[in-house]
Order: sequence, then C-alpha cells, then structure tokens
Amino acid sequence: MATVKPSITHVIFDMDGLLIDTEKFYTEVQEKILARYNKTFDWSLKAKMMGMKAIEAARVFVEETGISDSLSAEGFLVEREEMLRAMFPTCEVMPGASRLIKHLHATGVPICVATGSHRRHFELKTQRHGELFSLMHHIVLGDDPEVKQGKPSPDVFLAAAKRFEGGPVDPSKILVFEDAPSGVQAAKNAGMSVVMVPDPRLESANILKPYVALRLRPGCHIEGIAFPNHEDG
Ligand SMILES: O=P(O)(O)OC[C@H](O)CO
Ligand SMILES: [Mg+2]
Repeated sequence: MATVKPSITHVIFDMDGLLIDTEKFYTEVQEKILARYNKTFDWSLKAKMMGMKAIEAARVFVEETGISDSLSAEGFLVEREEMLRAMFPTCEVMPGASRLIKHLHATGVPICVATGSHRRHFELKTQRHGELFSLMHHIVLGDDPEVKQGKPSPDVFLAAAKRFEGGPVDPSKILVFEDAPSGVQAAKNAGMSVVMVPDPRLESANILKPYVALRLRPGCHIEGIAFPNHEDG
C-alpha cells in the first residue's frame, strides 16, 4: 500500500544568494585576496564555502588554497570585512524572491529565514529591505546560541522549526529554499524537503549532482505550498 506523506505547511528561506544577491560580493572579495597570492578563486571552492558561518568558511578558504602559512582564517576575515562592509548595504533582492515571499505571506503560509550570516552582517545586508524581511515570522542567524555548527549541520534549520507558532514543527512538513550545497545538505540532515535554486555557475561546474533534490526555475509560479513530500533524487 502506498504511504501517504504529509504535505508542506511551513517554509524556511536561506538568505545569501537566495533572497538577496550578496554571494557575488563574497566572490569578488575572495578573488581579490587570492590574486595577491597569484591564485584564482574557482567555483568548486566557492561551492564548499557558501552557506557556512564566516569562520568556518574562512578556514576552508585558507586551507584549500594553501595560503594558511601566510594568512590565518582570522586574518582573512579582517581583510575581507573592510571590503564587505561597504558592499553589503548596496545588495539587491534576488529575482522572484519578493513575489514569492509576498505570495506566501498573503496566503497565510508561515515563513522564516535561516541564515549562516551573523547579526552584524545581517543588519548591513537588510538595511534597505526591512519591509520584505518584516514579513518573516522569525529569523535565525548564524551566531544564534542554538546554532552550534553552521551548515551542513542541521542546527539552524532545527532552531527555525522550533520557533514557528506552536513549534517545533515536524521537519517533514517544512520546505526549505536554498542556493548552497552545504545548505541543501543541512536541510536534508534536518529531515526537511528542499528546493535548490543554484547559481548557474555551480551548475556548469557540475558539482551539484549529489545535492539537487527538487529544482524550480526562476519565474516558476507557485500557487500555494502544498507540495507532497519527496525522496532525494
Ligand atoms: O546563505 P546563507 O544565508 O546561509 O549565508 C551564508 C554566508 O553568510 C554566505 O555564504
Ligand atoms: Mg545561501
């Protein structure tokens, strides 16, 4: 007999690279720093770093590029910070994000954000988008005390599930929208369904295969969130 799977009732959004166009700033700054060491920043390294907490991504950066003897993870963050601080407030909302958020809010689907970004970066990134983010029931940040480890650990998504009204919400009733491989893995580790909205450059680098669960193309129309749960694939 076929098993009846629960329908989706709640939605969690990733933030960087999914709701707002901030991943390009990280890329630009990291390219600049690596150029000093005569190295190039590529999308396979980008795929490993995106979605992580800042210090976790910094460790990956200096170790994978082999520059850790010259630049520590902490030193990298200080250097990166100066450039990012000026860039973040200029970020734009990703195409289609505002429409989807407003639609879900208007139809009464509880929505929230679960991001690896810490409080200070979150404030800089959202200073021009307060109205849109005010539609979220709650926002869980990377430096939240309950988020012991960044994505791909499920911590941030499990904390987000707890904070919905009447929470914790059963993870099988939650749909996550993510752009990063680590974020997709984190949502799966939390037992949630995931829609990956990857940067096309990740796709062309052919590093997505293990991660893609269900994909929607930009412009795809979502009438209401009542997706059946699904298997990986
Ligand atoms: O993609 P997010 O929102 O989890 O943010 C993670 C980092 O801040 C950027 O990769
Ligand atoms: Mg992201």
